[in-house]
Amino acid sequence: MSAAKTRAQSLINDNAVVVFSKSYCPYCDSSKKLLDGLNTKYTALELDQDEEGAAIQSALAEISGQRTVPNIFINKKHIGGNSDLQGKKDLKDLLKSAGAI
Ligand SMILES: N[C@@H](CCC(=O)N[C@@H](CS)C(=O)NCC(=O)O)C(=O)O
Repeated sequence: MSAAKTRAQSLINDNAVVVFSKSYCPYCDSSKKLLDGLNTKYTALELDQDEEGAAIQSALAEISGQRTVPNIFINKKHIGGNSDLQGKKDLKDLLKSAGAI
């Protein structure tokens, strides 16, 4: 496994909620706003500000089949992007069972 893939997988495994993000991405802002509004504890990695960001983005495509950001994981499960997060009817329950709220 590449170092970037190991790092991405560790973030997913070790955090209840992970948002792989880019600092200038409006969809990422929307997702983080939604999570902030629910007082969620989450980890965000801004791929455009990380020296391994491009490699991590490629690793995420391998792990999840998704290349775009935000790329969101809750309880190690791939949720998808912003539209998927916004559309989750059971989001609060999911966050509660992950211990993130
Ligand atoms: N439908 C997606 C849209 C996400 C999207 O288009 N993100 C852009 C950044 S704002 C992206 O990933 N572009 C390709 C890239 O940055 O490599 C969602 O809801 O998350």
